[in-house]
Amino acid sequence: MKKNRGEEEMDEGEEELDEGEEEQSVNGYRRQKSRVADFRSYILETTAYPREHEQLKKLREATVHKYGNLSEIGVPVDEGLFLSMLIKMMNAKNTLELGVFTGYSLLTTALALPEDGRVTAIDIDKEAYEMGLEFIKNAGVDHKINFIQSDSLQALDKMLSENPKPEFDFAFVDADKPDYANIHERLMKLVKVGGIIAFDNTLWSGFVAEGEESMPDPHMRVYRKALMDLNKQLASDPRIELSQVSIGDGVTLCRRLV
Ligand SMILES: C[S@@+](CC[C@H](N)C(=O)[O-])C[C@H]1O[C@@H](n2cnc3c(N)ncnc32)[C@H](O)[C@@H]1O
Repeated sequence: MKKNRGEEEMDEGEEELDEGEEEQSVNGYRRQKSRVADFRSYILETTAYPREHEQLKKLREATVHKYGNLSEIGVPVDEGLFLSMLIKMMNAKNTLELGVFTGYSLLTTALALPEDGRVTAIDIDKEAYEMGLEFIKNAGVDHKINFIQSDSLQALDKMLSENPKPEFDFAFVDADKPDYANIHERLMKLVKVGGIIAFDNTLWSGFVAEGEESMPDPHMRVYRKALMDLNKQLASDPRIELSQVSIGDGVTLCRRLV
């Protein structure tokens, strides 16, 4: 009998479920999913929204107004607070962001950096960034941002050819998911030893832990596969210390060791 999480083979020691048990397990799984949604809402309402910077809130609302459901691709408020604390704890000064959209994570980063800090932000599209720029300027942190309109890999290759020395303390990767594995190799040269590369969306709404059939859209299946391959690749990479954090859509932190 097939398992809910879509594994074809049963692990040693697992028992087959009969029909009644399977139904119970499916219901249990749905309950589990709705509990996850409940506790995510709890975290947002109780801890995250009250601590959100005024301009981040305005940027988030303007993004929803302009982009509707697409606005959900921006990092959620609790993840923004997490990234902000991480950047401050590291005393990061020079950071990189791949995948800007309207700039929620970018404004978060710029606010967290010290006055003389700098974030290089790369996105293939400029229009969404320009929408968010008003809020970045209102927050008084636009001078910390160097925006480059480019494909991520092309921009990283250009940086490596111009100055192959590691220069970044922190990199946040939230652009095209199938490029993540190649981006990782470039960032292992551009982020300093001891610095952190953070990959966003590594849980892909939980679909990385489910069967492929749970994802009807072929495009989304390609993304799911790319993220599953990345997760395995990172887990076996001895050059990094690794922690996959279940916040937002999953953030994997890689600390460069060598
Ligand atoms: C998930 S959104 C980024 C969300 C953003 N971090 C935030 O908090 O609002 C992904 C962004 O990656 C950009 N993107 C997609 N493919 C790209 C590529 N190959 N190179 C650079 N940017 C890319 C898209 O234009 C989009 O703005």
